[in-house]
Amino acid sequence: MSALLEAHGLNLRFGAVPALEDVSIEVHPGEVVAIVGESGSGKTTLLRVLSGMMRPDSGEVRYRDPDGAVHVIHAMGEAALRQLHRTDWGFVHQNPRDGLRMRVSAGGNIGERLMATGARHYGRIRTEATEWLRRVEIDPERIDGMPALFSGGMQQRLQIARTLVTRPRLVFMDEPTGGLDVSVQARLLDLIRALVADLGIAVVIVTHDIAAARLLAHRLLVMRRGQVVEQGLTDRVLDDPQHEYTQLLVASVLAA
Ligand SMILES: Nc1ncnc2c1ncn2[C@@H]1O[C@H](COP(=O)(O)OP(=O)(O)OP(=O)(O)O)[C@@H](O)[C@H]1O
Repeated sequence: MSALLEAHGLNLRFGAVPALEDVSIEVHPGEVVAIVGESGSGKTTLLRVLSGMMRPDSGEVRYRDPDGAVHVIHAMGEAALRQLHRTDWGFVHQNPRDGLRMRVSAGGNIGERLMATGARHYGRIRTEATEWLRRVEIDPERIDGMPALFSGGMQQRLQIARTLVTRPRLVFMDEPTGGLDVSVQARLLDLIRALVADLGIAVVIVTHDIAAARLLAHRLLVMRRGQVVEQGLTDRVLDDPQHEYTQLLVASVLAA
């Protein structure tokens, strides 16, 4: 297996609703893959299954660790999966409150994740937290401030700093700019793009924003009613969509 993450034949139903139907995906090191599609098409469900947060009815997700060992995600114990999420992996939630500890300071949020990967030296942790606040354009003077007092955009940038500080190999992002003002979204997208490229992180990002997908992703996966109807290089899919649904999706963005 040369991919970092590989899923084959994923199926998952919620009662009569097929949320995932025979979905397969590969993510290579340093690659940004966007999952796009209309509301209810199964994007979030796919992200949750890939990240081990939800179990599929059938199909398999495999991850290759830095030593080359391959792990079947849904066969891993809870502790091992939690450890993976704390170290090699990251998850950026749409709502920063789901990814931050709101009663812990901004610096503490970043430091906590560093400590999970073995950092112990207080001075070095604080220096690194300061550096990361700067990288995500938060005034380092706010290091002891509580995230609850930050704006939505700042909270999201803090969540990104907390996630990326350990330089994970793979980050899952669920509509990271959703719920923010358009001007704030653009700035955040630029920041994510720069950080991800700089660190060479692989990303699986869910978005219904085609412009965001074009800006960030190397590859696109278009979902409709639980199925992947088209996938390929971002420019190819958006400039020359093959599936009727993708054509509609692209046309609706151009018309907006
Ligand atoms: N826990 C659940 N119980 C029952 N049905 C669910 C559950 N989670 C998702 N669904 C259904 O599965 C389908 C896929 O949902 P999912 O949230 O993955 O879509 P999505 O593409 O992420 O949508 P959105 O862009 O609105 O977040 C939808 O029909 C949804 O109603």
